[in-house]
Amino acid sequence: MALAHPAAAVPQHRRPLPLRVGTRGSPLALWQTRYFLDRVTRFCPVLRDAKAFEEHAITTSGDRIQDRKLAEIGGKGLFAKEIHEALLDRRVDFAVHSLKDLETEMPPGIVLACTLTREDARDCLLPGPALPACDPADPFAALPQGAVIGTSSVRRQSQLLYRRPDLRVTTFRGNVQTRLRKLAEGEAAATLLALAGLRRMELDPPGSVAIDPEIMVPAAGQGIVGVTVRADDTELHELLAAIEDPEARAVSSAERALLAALDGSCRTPIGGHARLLPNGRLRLTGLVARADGSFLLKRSEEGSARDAVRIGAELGHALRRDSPADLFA
Ligand SMILES: NCc1[nH]cc(CCC(=O)O)c1CC(=O)O
Repeated sequence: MALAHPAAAVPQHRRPLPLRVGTRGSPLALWQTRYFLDRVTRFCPVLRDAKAFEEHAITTSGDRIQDRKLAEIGGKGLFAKEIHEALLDRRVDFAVHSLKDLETEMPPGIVLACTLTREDARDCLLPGPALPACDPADPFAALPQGAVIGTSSVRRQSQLLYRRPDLRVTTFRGNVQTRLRKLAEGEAAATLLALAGLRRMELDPPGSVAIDPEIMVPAAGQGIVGVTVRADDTELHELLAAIEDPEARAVSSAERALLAALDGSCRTPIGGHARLLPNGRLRLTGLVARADGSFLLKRSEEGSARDAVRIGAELGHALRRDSPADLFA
């Protein structure tokens, strides 16, 4: 790994406590916030006091609307809007996000100050109680002809239907626990979830398998926790630099640059997954598809990890150029 960790000096801390941290209120979001606080207190001993932080759970539009696909209601910005507002109104000092739910362009005055170490980026196939366990070598083989799969992600849906056009898809929303309950109650034969969320919730549903990222390209930023602050808040910037993971920054920069260059309507299934190779290089796979699986374009690009943004932008533009224009209308 060629990228050096920037945490040379332990940052000082000067401002009044507690620092207020904004988060969504779901069990996964709260877990991620505690994970972040654990990291930050290790690097900044002054903040180790239990009263140094105050959690502010914020309900977002994305949390309120539960019955429709994200793509129909306006996409990922919906999980962050109210949290950005709280930051800009100075009701919180920083905010913790699942990076994949964070739009690529931050609103004016807000910056993505820190990306934490990535959890496994892969998606996972979870069979319901009526199905046999999935085979890691051929995860979709366990799904009977015509089976109904629960997901609200056009990205997962398109890649599944591309390989198995016989399957049908039903909208599955809600937090991880809600979706597992729907699966247990037989609302679908199987579902797809991010492995990162399951791991963090210490869930290991029977028969579930992680899917090779070349078969099911994950979402840009999947498995990474990102922290935003006000752009002018140099003190918190400095503090967060100490817990930044340069590897997570490199891969997510490539993935998010890809996403930004594609600039799909949020209805366009887009995947992006980068990894670092041993020699300081970065390999990015990008995907564009039609939600019904009738079109799928996947391509990879490799280059120096220092050029992560350029690699992402170039691959994004190439995928866009070679896809049907109506996908980006
Ligand atoms: N859109 C919901 C969401 N946002 C982040 C995660 C999982 C954790 C992560 O990707 O970091 C999930 C659940 C899922 O997609 O299964």
